[in-house]
Amino acid sequence: MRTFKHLKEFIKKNIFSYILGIIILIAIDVFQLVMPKVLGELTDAATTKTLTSALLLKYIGIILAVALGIAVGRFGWRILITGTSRKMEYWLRNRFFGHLEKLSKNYFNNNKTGDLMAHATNDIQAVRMAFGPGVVMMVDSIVLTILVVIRMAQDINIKLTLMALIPLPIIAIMVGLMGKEIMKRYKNTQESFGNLSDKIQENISGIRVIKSFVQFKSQYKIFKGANDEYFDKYMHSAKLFIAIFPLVMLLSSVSFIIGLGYGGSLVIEGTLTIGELTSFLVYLGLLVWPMMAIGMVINHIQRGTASMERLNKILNTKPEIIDEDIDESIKDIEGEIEIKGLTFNYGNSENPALEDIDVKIKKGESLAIIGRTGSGKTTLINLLLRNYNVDDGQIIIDGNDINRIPLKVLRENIGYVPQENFLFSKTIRDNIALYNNAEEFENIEKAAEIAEIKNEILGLPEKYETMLGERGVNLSGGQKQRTSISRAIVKNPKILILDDCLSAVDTHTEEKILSGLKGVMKDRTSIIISHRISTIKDSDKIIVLDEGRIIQYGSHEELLKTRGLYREIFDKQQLEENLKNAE
Ligand SMILES: Nc1ncnc2c1ncn2[C@@H]1O[C@H](COP(=O)(O)OP(=O)(O)OP(=O)(O)O)[C@@H](O)[C@H]1O
Repeated sequence: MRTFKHLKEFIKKNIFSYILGIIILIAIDVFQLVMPKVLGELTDAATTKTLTSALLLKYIGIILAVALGIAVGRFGWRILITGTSRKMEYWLRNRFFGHLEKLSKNYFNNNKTGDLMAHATNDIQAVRMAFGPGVVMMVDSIVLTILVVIRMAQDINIKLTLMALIPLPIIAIMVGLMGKEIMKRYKNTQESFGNLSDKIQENISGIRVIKSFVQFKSQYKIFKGANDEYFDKYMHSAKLFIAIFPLVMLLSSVSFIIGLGYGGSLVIEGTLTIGELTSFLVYLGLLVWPMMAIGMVINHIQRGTASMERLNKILNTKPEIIDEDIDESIKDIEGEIEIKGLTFNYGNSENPALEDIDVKIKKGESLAIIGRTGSGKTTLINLLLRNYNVDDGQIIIDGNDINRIPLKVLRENIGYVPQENFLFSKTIRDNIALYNNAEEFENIEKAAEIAEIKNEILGLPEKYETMLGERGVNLSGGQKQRTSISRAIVKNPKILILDDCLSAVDTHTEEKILSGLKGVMKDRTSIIISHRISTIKDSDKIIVLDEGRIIQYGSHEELLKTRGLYREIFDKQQLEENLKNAE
């Protein structure tokens, strides 16, 4: 039961629906027992010529009433048990998604999207099947088997009953043995389904690159490989659970043959009436369903358990970045940042991504970071956003260690424009007003104006209400960047971070955006990462990173005066500019 501990809360709330559903299910099973008895009596009355029209009408009435009762009852348990299992699926999916949202960036670095999607669909569905059809079949098959066997033994003949039931334990043992293997094979199937989902997700997201690099054939081959693997594993698993059904049917036919053979001989002997034999055979017929159901129950329960175990791996993962030892009294951020002796390693690389970083930014100052690719610029921002925990050293904001600031307060006060922007398939307005959906239109428009995207938005067919395609496919690279910038500006943050997010706009537009930002960021802290000197030259302070270390520090003018990487980059960019102008 530990496997299902994450469902405890749901089961507790819905236990009465299950109990009532099970009671109805049992009542139907009792009702079903009336049929063989009535048929037996009817046969005996017919063979002994005692059947009258009134008696016939009575039996027909009973059969009708029973059929009606069963129909109403089935409707009831379907609503109560199947309906509740659907609610469970809904509840579990919400819980699963809510948990995923809490997990850290690192978790998503190490787990594939497609695999997580497979958990959210197939595995959750398998758990629902265990708690819907699985429960129904289990209760139904156990109760009906017990009731029918008691009836057969009591009303008809114990010896005949025992003889006819010889195949039952064989079925139980067989199904039990197969169950374990089914679970093992099913887990493998689900793993390869995760891999397949991942390939689909990756190929659809990367379709533009696949097309431009003419990679259809090789990608198709990779996809086909994953699809083949899933198919083979599914078939391997299916062979087993499909085999259960005919095997159970075969063994139940053996029961029938024993019943007919031995029961027939008892009729010949005169120890059993034809009516009793008829009843007995109808009772045996009632046992076919539970026997079949046993196979399916095992299948549903094993699959549900295996899927829940897969889900548990995720649900039991503790979020790495949590509010621990925080100072609840911190409700806001002013924007003073101090980084002391900061060293950070991603854990899987030999050299640290950042080493011994010391920087201080006063409230309202602007800091620029420049450096070769891979020098640690984004890593520093990731740490400021607490996407990762600080290994060594300290980040202090307004005099408080970053770990003391509630995550919500920290992130609410930072406006971050990532290097790789991400737009949702919503309207432009909703994309800009992501932080506060109820943001006043005036502010949205102002932010778009500062980010130099307003005129282009007004040129779109539906203006701010234009729906964006997936990840904003219907916008240009520069438009996407500027929409992301508007999103950070409208948040009105105390700290604004632009991570190389002006690379796709021309220098003229860039200048306009930067001068617009100056007004907004007056008295607020800003950090700009860029490879272009033109973007950062007006910043109060500039740090030059190289292989995770600060190698130069100062203002643009100060840095130009000294020989070093900054000057090198500047000279190179000047030369490029001059060459461009000369063309
Ligand atoms: N999730 C990660 N896991 C392991 N190593 C990483 C991860 N992210 C970045 N790195 C490594 O850390 C180093 C610094 O990366 P970072 O992204 O901070 O560089 P950057 O200066 O922002 O580069 P760029 O200018 O290309 O954006 C690089 O060597 C990179 O390979």
